[in-house]
Amino acid sequence: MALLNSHTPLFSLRTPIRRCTFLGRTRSCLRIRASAARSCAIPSVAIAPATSQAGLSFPVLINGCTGKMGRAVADAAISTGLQVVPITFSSKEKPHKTIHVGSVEIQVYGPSYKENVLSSMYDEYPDIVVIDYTAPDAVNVNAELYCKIGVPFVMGTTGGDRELLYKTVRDANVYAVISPQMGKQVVAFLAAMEIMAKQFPGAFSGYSLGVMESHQVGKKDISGTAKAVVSYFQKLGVSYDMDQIKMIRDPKKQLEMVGVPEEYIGGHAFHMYHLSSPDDTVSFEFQHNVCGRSIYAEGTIDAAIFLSKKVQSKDDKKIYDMVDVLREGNMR
Ligand SMILES: NC(=O)C1=CN([C@@H]2O[C@H](COP(=O)(O)OP(=O)(O)OC[C@H]3O[C@@H](n4cnc5c(N)ncnc54)[C@H](OP(=O)(O)O)[C@@H]3O)[C@@H](O)[C@H]2O)C=CC1
Ligand SMILES: O=C(O)C1=N[C@H](C(=O)O)C[C@H](O)C1
Repeated sequence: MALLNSHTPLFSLRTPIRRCTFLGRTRSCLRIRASAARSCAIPSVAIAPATSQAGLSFPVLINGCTGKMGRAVADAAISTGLQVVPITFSSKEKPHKTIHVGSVEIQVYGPSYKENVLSSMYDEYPDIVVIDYTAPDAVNVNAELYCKIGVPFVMGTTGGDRELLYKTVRDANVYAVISPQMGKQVVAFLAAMEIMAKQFPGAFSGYSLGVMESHQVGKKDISGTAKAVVSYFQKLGVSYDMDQIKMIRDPKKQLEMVGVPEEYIGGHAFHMYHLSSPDDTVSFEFQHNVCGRSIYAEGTIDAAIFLSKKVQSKDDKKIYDMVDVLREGNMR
């Protein structure tokens, strides 16, 4: 397969992201390439069957269960043996609406019930962990509610006002894991970028950067992960604005140009970062391409387990991230 060279326009139809099948795999592909010299009703808790995580069975309340990630996390929680609280929140009032996850019937509550329902749940199940996979415009309001009630939570939802999010949670002094990226292998890549940025600030001064991210059509915001990676490139000396990130949401382009397998058009996260030296003689390319959602669902369950242990051991009430989760031995 031809490598990108300095004359190749970034992310044009002629520069498809190499599919994961390049490495003989079709899922969760992380590629890093460097090249030089022109190469390139408040029901009670439903207890799911206990499985592999022996001894770990605390209640989780998953917000956004009618959505794709919420659903994937609910499935993963059940197969891990966690107790799934049969309640979830929605942006709309949907009286009597329920959804089924395994044998659990989950009641969907609209915004006007959120506070009462959540505080009753917390009273009844003081060891509960909330998991949020809702929408960018719900991030701040939901975090404010979790903080008001004081319930530990995992915030997987991206977007919203991130500075305000962190301030709200810091001021409230609650247990939280916040991360725009729950896929542990991708988190390890982000951690490596952070180390590089700390150890070699300015190493890529003068380099130009192109960033492309492709997600399912319903994704509203710019990839939070791409923004995190860009923030490290900025520390490495690259001049780049977040609004330069090229978002691809058109399924036709995703199939033909990006190379997303057809069965994953409805659920994928392909990211590509291309760096070129000022004279175009050196280029670097980083990619992480995820098909499906299991990588995030598994990481989210690890984050919830991590948080539950922090609460039980009365560790510091603070904001943790996925690197903290990996450091405590969850890179399995
Ligand atoms: N951290 C990570 O690793 C990952 C993060 N994400 C992020 O997770 C979020 C959700 O993604 P995805 O599941 O694909 O999105 P979906 O659109 O499929 O689902 C969103 C869900 O949130 C609910 N929702 C929307 N607004 C509100 C609200 N105001 N209050 C309560 N519930 C609400 C929706 O229900 P209804 O329509 O009934 O209101 C729906 O169930 C996105 O921000 C995405 O970027 C995704 C993958 C991985
Ligand atoms: O919405 C998604 O799907 C994803 N969102 C996260 C992000 O914005 O970084 C993580 C991953 O890209 C999938």
